[in-house]
Amino acid sequence: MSTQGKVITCKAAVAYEANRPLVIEDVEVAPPQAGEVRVQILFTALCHTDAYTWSGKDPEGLFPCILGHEAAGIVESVGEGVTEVQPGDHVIPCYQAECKECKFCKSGKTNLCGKIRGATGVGVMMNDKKSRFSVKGTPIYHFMGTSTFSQYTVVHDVSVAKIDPKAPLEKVCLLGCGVPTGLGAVWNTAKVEAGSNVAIFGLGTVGLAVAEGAKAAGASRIIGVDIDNRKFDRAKDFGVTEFVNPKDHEKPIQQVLVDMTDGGVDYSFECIGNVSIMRAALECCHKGWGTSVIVGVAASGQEIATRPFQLVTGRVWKGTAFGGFKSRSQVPQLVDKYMNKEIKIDEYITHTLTLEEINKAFELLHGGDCLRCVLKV
Ligand SMILES: NC(=O)C1=CN([C@@H]2O[C@H](COP(=O)(O)OP(=O)(O)OC[C@H]3O[C@@H](n4cnc5c(N)ncnc54)[C@H](OP(=O)(O)O)[C@@H]3O)[C@@H](O)[C@H]2O)C=CC1
Ligand SMILES: N[C@@H](CCC(=O)N[C@@H](CSC=O)C(=O)NCC(=O)O)C(=O)O
Ligand SMILES: [Zn+2]
Ligand SMILES: [Zn+2]
Repeated sequence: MSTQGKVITCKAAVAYEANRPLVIEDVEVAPPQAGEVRVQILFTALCHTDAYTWSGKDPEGLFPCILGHEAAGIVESVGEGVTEVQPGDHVIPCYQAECKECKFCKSGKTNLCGKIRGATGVGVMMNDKKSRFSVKGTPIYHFMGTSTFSQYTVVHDVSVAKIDPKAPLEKVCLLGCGVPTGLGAVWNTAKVEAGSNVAIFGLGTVGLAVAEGAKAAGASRIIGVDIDNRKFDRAKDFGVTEFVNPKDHEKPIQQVLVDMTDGGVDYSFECIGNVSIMRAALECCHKGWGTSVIVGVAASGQEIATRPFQLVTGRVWKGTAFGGFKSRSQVPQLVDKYMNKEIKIDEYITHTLTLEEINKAFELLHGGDCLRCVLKV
């Protein structure tokens, strides 16, 4: 029996309060309105940004909400006026939208899209500024315009990328966030050239994807910086050529890197979300041209600092969101790259669990062993 136009009751993990275990609930998911798409989520992974918002440190964090933004699924139904996807299409929800019409999308200078960002930042849909989720009549906020910790979700049509139906959804769900972010930070934001020296702070999924991207770009030295020595063995498989643990040194880590590289690295990437490390990442860059890219997300109230002299003398500070990739146009291309074995995905998946086990998955995220945990929804 078709569910089109009807409310669907399904399981979802609801975050009622910061830091309180998520609750698996029967959630009512309203049909998609004009310009919206209802998606059956089959697989979702956890990213550290989910943990960040759950921790209560995200200024845009709203509760109760349904978290999750790294997923893959199948379109169940579409609202009026939706032309680019139809029921049965395999899709990846994209927290970074791409409308192709707003001034951001048309600028050619950024992947940020302005069309629906105002609504996704306050946990609702653009049409009526309301949520499509409820539990016993109580609205539950959306998160990042995706809310993938649910068997069904509703997203804006500008936030959904149609992909090759042959692609394994249990793998390509990772192309919703962490892997593209790291690859794109190198290829789109920094534009690392062959022969460059690169430093990566934080060897989680995002940092390792930076390493993979830097290796593909032909970087000659890829220096991984992490506080856990056990990270190096795994990092070598992603392209890291040298490892530095700040705890093994008395000097500040930026000085250690400057000494190792004849004046500093050409490119550095902060993949942790720690503002002191962001400073170190800038200051380990070479005078005159070194570029540092902030990838990590820092908590509300945190600010970055350095001596302006660092910039006066030619270092460049940048940031990246979703690695600069234009989501609807380029996520399908990344899926094709995976299918052609040009980029890794499987190697980032260290754990697989079910949606019911989501609290265990969040615990795993805080142990050094877990890169991505994929949940069967
Ligand atoms: N800009 C964007 O578009 C995106 C940003 N992000 C952000 O990127 C960051 C990384 O995400 P993800 O890879 O999932 O997170 P992870 O937590 O898996 O990676 C961070 C790594 O840094 C290590 N680390 C922690 N403190 C230090 C330190 N002081 N020095 C060196 N290493 C340290 C962690 O070790 P341990 O595990 O032992 O703590 C971990 O290995 C997060 O802030 C996330 O929110 C994510 C996706 C997109
Ligand atoms: N609400 C957060 C925003 C944190 C943030 O910067 N998010 C990244 C994606 S992180 C994915 O895992 C991003 O793309 N930002 C651009 C955007 O428009 O949100 C906060 O305020 O800290
Ligand atoms: Zn993420
Ligand atoms: Zn746009």
